Amino acid sequence: MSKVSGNLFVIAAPSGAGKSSMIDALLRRHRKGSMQVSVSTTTRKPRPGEKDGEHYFFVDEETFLQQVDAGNFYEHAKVFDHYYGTSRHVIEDTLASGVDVFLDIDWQGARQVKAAYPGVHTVFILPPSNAELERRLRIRGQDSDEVIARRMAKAQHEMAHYGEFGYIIVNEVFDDSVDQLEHIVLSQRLRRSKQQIRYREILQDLLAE
Ligand SMILES: Nc1ncnc2c1ncn2[C@@H]1O[C@H](COP(=O)(O)OP(=O)(O)OP(=O)(O)O)[C@@H](O)[C@H]1O
Ligand SMILES: Nc1nc2c(ncn2[C@@H]2O[C@H](COP(=O)(O)O)[C@@H](O)[C@H]2O)c(=O)[nH]1
Repeated sequence: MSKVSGNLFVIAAPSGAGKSSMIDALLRRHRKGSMQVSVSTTTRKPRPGEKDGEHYFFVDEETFLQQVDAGNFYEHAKVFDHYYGTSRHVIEDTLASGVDVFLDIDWQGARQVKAAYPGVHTVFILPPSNAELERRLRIRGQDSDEVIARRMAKAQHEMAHYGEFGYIIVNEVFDDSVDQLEHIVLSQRLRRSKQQIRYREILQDLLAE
């Protein structure tokens, strides 16, 4: 029988709510390669310290649109005036190898993934308050005042989509939020393994007759 495929998780939030930090912390707890975050392609310029191929694949707009035409993206969207997209083959190959995959994407991308992959698990991360969201964008220290103002202005619109997600986590105390995310991921993994064992038992019975 074929290997159990990995679970796909979409993690969305307004910019600065803490989703990338939470995913990083969860991956550090599970270093054995059982879960992985998908590296998106973007036309945004790298922030200080961001590495091509590690945080994003940084490309120009022409290259991005060629990749759209070639059907290379599982989903793509324009967020804050830049294009972002999730590589199709990475998702398909990684899930097929039994590894859980996280997509750190916006609500538009989440909608596309839900339509293409109904088995996806979707999680929305909320900040405890607007003031704390702005504080986090500032302490991250990687965006100009203008960029922060635009991200805050867009946050309301992003948060209005929370009802489209299967799980909500309010990221107040960081470690508690990572615990909640871990619980969601591990319980879905257990569920899938149990399902697979049950299928095996049924098939063994059926084929033995
Ligand atoms: N629970 C928390 N308490 C305090 N600070 C936090 C918490 N969670 C995250 N942060 C901090 O908030 C800042 C923004 O977090 P992060 O970059 O993970 O946000 P994000 O949602 O991934 O944003 P973007 O969508 O722009 O990539 C970081 O400096 C991070 O360390
Ligand atoms: N639809 C997609 N959204 C994406 C993707 N990669 C990142 N994002 C979202 O963009 C904003 C801004 O990210 P930043 O790194 O510039 O701060 C954030 O909400 C990300 O989740 C993607 O491939 N598709």
